[in-house]
Amino acid sequence: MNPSEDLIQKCIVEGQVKFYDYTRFKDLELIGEGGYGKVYRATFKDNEITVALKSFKGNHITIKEIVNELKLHCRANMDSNIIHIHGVTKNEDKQNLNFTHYMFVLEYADSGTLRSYLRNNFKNLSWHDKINFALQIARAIKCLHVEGIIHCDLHSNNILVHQKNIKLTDFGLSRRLDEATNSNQKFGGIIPYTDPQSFEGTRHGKKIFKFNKKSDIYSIGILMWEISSGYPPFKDDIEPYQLVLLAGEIKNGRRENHIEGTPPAYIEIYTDCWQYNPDSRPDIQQVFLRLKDLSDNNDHDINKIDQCFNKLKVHEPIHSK
Ligand SMILES: Nc1ncnc2c1ncn2[C@@H]1O[C@H](COP(=O)(O)OP(=O)(O)OP(=O)(O)O)[C@@H](O)[C@H]1O
Repeated sequence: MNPSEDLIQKCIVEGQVKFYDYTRFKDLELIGEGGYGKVYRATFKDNEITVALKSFKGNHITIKEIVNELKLHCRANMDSNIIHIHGVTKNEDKQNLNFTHYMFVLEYADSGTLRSYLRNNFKNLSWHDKINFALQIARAIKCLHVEGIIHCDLHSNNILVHQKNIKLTDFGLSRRLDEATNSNQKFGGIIPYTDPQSFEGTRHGKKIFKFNKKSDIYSIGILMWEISSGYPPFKDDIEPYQLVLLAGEIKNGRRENHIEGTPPAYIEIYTDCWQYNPDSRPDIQQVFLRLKDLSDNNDHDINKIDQCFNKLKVHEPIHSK
């Protein structure tokens, strides 16, 4: 057994994570591939439940990070807006004795990522649905922050949708793996969601910024805007050659334009979240309560906005404050 497997084995032995024999799964079908492995849809034979099996490739360092995140994921396993981790399994290829592959056994989300969901379903979403998505993201992050976990990598491809409900996934994992693998390409796509405080330079050769809870709040602001528009922020500016420029502009205050028809209270929440100064951003409890208030008490107003915009069916940008 190699040292990486040792670490995972230790988690299993210590009861931190449940182990499922690989033979208990059937009908594996590849459904996605991320920076560090493949994702399969599979059926758990015992009860015919559909699950997602997520494999990992990587060296000892990345496996160490995966084990840390595995422990974090197990700690935040109680919230219905966070993908549930059932445990781990191990695919042992009998033909190739060098090949052993641990996989996470995860709750399966049936509607893809939030980004693809918005792309395919935006026209049919009411403001009530959109506020509910934002509220569910806030609820998931609230659960992490209460546990002392910072996601650090919130964007619409790390959020899944299941039966019109938000399912947060990959918390903290991708960012740490990116650092370990030095992948700048993926970082490009997430620049618009990243706390612009992190774009500050280095002092005495050291990066002075540390991601913190307010960094997640910044990302929630951007995600709320994306939910209001149906498409990712600065989608035309994320070519590699534009990235440095874009990061500088965001640091200097550039933000997306508001979408016409967005409830003013919703705009107020996300503009507070995407403030440059972290002290001016609300904490997650405040974001959650403000969204809950909007969802609970403003049904009437929101319905009026929905009716009005369903007639017009326009989503033109208007200028930011
Ligand atoms: N629990 C799940 N249920 C359903 N589909 C999933 C699940 N987890 C991942 N997927 C699908 O697999 C794809 C790849 O997921 P994965 O988390 O490996 O990569 P990523 O988030 O795109 O990239 P990275 O992990 O490098 O940040 C996702 O885009 C999603 O479509």
